[in-house]
Amino acid sequence: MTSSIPLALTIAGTDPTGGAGIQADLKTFQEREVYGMSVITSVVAQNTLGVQDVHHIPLSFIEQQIKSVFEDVAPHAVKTGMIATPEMMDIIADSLKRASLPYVLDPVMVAKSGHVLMEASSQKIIQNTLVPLATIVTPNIPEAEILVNFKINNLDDAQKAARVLVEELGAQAAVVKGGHLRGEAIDVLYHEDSFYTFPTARRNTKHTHGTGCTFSAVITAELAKQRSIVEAVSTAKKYITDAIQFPLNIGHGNGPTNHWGHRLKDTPSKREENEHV
Ligand SMILES: Nc1ncnc2c1ncn2[C@@H]1O[C@H](COP(=O)(O)OP(=O)(O)OP(=O)(O)O)[C@@H](O)[C@H]1O
Ligand SMILES: Cc1ncc(COP(=O)(O)O)c(N)n1
Repeated sequence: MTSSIPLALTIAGTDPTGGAGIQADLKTFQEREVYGMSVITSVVAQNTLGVQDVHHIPLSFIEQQIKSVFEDVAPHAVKTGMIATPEMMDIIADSLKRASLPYVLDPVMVAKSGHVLMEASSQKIIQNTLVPLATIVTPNIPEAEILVNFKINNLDDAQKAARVLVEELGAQAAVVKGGHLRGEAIDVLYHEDSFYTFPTARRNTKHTHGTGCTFSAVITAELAKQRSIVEAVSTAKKYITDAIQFPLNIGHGNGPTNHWGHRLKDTPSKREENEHV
């Protein structure tokens, strides 16, 4: 049965403290009023201080989870986050080819804490198997540098990288996120021969754990609602800016963003409280 409710699926790793990975994706889907579903690739013991351990789910079990979802509740859009090994990439690519639906690829490679979440041997595989299937690929600067094989030092380089991801590596669209550059936090989208830039003031905060997961989850939710790519990225940028703007101050390290931040921006007392942080 096809549902009129927008349905989104995330295929990714976990964060038991709820700031990144599957947990961030599901919170984001809910806030965007999209029914969220999840397939787990790796269970990650992590918190705001870093990654303590990782347990990969066996391949056949990842495959079975995907099958269980698609046999019953076919999503309208899917995203992938942490996919640690080339073998996982292959089976996920096969499932995506069969499903043929909007696909958001967040090429998660290294956690902000520095822990490697994707084996080095997967980096070439992701380029050849998953990037060409992506409706949109959403790398941060270090991930984009690995995918396009040149350094990104400024906005021009980020634009060049976004274009290479589309024209040479085969994604339909690419947004290179500017969280790791200096100055304003500017994201660069390349889609259908045009560039779009999404700037915001950079907020001086350590609470940015899971920003990339949250950003790509919004894009997925909006594509599930059949919004255009440009609209989806624009909504994602506004949502993540609000999520960073109203920090929760949770944990002893780099804390999570506030997934209900967008609901607080119209609350004057909350806005003032956070204006000078
Ligand atoms: N300090 C900041 N102030 C404002 N916006 C930010 C800041 N840091 C990141 N962003 C925005 O958050 C989004 C995610 O960007 P970022 O480059 O941090 O992704 P990421 O490194 O993949 O995130 P993560 O690995 O934590 O999931 C982008 O829209 C970026 O512009
Ligand atoms: C399961 C999973 N997926 C993605 C990230 C990246 O988020 P961050 O770079 O903020 O640590 C993470 N830490 N864990």
